[in-house]
Amino acid sequence: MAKITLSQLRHSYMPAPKGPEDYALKQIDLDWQDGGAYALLGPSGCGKSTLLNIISGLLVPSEGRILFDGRDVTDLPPDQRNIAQVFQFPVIYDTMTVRENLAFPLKNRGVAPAHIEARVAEIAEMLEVTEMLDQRAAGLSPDNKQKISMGRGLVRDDVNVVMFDEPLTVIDPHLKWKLRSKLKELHQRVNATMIYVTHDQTEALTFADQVVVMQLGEVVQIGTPVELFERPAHTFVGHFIGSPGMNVLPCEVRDGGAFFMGRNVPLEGSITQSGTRNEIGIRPEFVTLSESGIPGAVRKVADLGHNAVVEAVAADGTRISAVLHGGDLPAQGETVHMQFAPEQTRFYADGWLASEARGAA
Ligand SMILES: Nc1ncnc2c1ncn2[C@@H]1O[C@H](COP(=O)(O)OP(=O)(O)OP(=O)(O)O)[C@@H](O)[C@H]1O
Repeated sequence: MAKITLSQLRHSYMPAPKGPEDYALKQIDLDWQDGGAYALLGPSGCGKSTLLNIISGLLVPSEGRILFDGRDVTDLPPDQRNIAQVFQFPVIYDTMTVRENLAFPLKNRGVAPAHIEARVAEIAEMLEVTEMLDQRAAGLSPDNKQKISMGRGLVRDDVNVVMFDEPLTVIDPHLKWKLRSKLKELHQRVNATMIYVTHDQTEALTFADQVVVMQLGEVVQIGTPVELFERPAHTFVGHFIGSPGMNVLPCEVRDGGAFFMGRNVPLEGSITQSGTRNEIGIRPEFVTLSESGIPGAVRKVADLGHNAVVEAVAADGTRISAVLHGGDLPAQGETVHMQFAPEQTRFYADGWLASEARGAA
C-alpha cells in the first residue's frame, strides 16, 4: 500500500481553458495516507470521477503531479499503477465459479497456487461467501455478484490503493447497510489504503475515517465525520451533510457581532473576518423552541417517532429547522420562538467558516 499525493492538480476537458470555470478540477493538493479509509463525497458533476480517473491513470491531468510514496506516476498508464478498482456494476466472469473469479487477479500475476488458495479462502470468509465458492457466478443475486466484485478488488495484497466507485448503486436498499458495514470491517482487517467515491453521505460517513468533500471541482473540507458535522468549513458542507442540513441565516456584522433581522445572535467565538456575504450557521440539532428567541411561523412538522423536525419561516423568509426530542409539538401556522446554542453557532464569510472555536486562543 502507498501514500498517494496529489500536488497542484488541475484538469480541464477543454483544449484551451481560460478561467477557473473551464476546469473540472480547479486546484487539488491532497495526501491520502497509507492504510487510510477515505471517502470522496460530493454531488453529481463535482469532479469525483475525474479525480478517480486521474489517480487510476485513465486520465492525464492538465496540470500537476501524482505521487505514490513519493514516486511520480503522473505519466504511467493504469496497468503500471498497481491499483484495484470496484465499479458501480459487478465486474465478474459469469462462466467462472466464485472461487475462480476471486483467484483470477492473483493467477493473472503468477502468484503461487498455495498462496492463491489461502488468500481466496481468507477473502471469502471475510465476505461471508465461503459456501458459494464452487457456484457459478452467473446464478448469483446482484448483491452477491457485487460482493464478489469487491472480493476481486481486495484479494491482491500488493496494490497501492483499492478504489470503490459508487459500489452500492445496484444493491437493494435493505441490503445496503449490510454491505456498508461489511466494507468498513474489511478495511479494518485488510488495512489497505481505500478510496470510496459516493454522493451518498450515509455511505461516506459509515465507511470513512476521513471524508473529502468536493464541490464544483474543489475540495471544500477534509475531516472526520464528527468534524464535518460539528464544524463545517463551508456552508456547502453544512447543507450537504446532515438531515436536515445546517440552517444558514443571512446576517449583518456590527460591533464585532452577528445580527439576524436586527437581533444579535451570540456566536461560538469572535468573528475572524467578514465578507460580502455574511451568514450564521446552526445545525437543527442545536435549535430549541422557547418563550423567547427568533420568531418564525411553523411551516412543516415531521414527527419521526424518536424525534421531530419542525421547520419555521422567519419574517424575512429564511427557513429555520429544529430537531426536537420529546415535548409538545407546535401546530402548522403557529408562531414559535427559536434559541440557538451559542457554542454551536458559527459564522460564515462568503461561505467559509470565520468564527473562532470556543476556547480557541
Ligand atoms: N469526458 C468529458 N468531457 C467533457 N467534460 C466532462 C467529461 N467528463 C466530465 N466532464 C465534466 O467535468 C465535470 C466533473 O465531472 P465528473 O464526472 O468528474 O463529476 P462526478 O462528481 O464524478 O459526477 P457523477 O457523480 O455524476 O459521475 C462536470 O462538469 C462534467 O460535465
